Amino acid sequence: MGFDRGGDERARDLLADLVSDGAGGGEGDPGRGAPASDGDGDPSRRTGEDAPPLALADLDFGGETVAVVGAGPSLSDELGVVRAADNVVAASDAATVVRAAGLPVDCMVTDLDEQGDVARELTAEGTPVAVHAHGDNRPALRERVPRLAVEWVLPTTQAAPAGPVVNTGGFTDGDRAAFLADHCGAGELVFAGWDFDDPDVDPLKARKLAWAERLLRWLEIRRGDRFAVLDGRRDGIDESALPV
Ligand SMILES: Nc1ncnc2c1ncn2[C@@H]1O[C@H](COP(=O)(O)OP(=O)(O)OP(=O)(O)O)[C@@H](O)[C@H]1O
Ligand SMILES: Nc1nc2c(c(=O)[nH]1)N=C(CO)CN2
Repeated sequence: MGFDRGGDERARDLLADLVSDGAGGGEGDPGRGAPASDGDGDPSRRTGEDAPPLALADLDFGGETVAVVGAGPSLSDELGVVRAADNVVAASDAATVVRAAGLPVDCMVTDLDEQGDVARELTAEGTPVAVHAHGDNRPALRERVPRLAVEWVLPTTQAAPAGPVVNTGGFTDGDRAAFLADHCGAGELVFAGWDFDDPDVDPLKARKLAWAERLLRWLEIRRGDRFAVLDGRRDGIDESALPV
């Protein structure tokens, strides 16, 4: 996409600072929420003003089915896929749609450009939110991270990991959600709310969606899997930039 690596690294370091300040803005219930949220064997770690952010070991999908939910227009018709899954990882605005349908979100993945306040609400309820730092969201990080309950924030980067900030792969919120679920022991990955050919997105978003599609193709190859969301599309995917 031509984004500047230095900007991504500065954003990563900013996010590391923000989650290490003991900011803990919310009122998370340390006993509820995430799969294996007490995966370090010490649930008390999730309490208190100076609680650390989440680490990857705190998230474990235990081989269960994970719905990776995008915010495309098809989502309202595909909520049955979400309902049937053991776990729901929602990308950005998809979290709002899932909750409005009365369905639980087990983890949200976001670069904090969503419309509402769902990231704050989720961390306040004790649900993990993977907050992504990149070169173009530093103002949003500064404004919004201090309002989150930091003990439910998993900080992520697309640069090299540093301190508490991890990189499990992916680019857009949606494909990063799939890579995170894969990294954290998901069994089957199912997809809802994915519209790669959405005519209503602007050209920048269309380019981002093309990368999301390529990266999901890479992930399915790595897993020895076939994601239904890519059926009928594989011949049109440019794999030349993928390390397969
Ligand atoms: N037609 C679509 N429009 C928007 N998002 C889609 C679409 N199809 C799939 N998605 C996935 O849903 C995710 C969440 O969508 P949303 O519109 O909330 O994106 P966003 O917050 O702008 O995401 P990003 O910052 O990653 O581009 C996207 O990151 C993308 O991976
Ligand atoms: N530097 C930079 N990185 C990103 C950006 C972006 O706009 N700028 N958008 C993303 C998904 O929307 C993911 N990563």
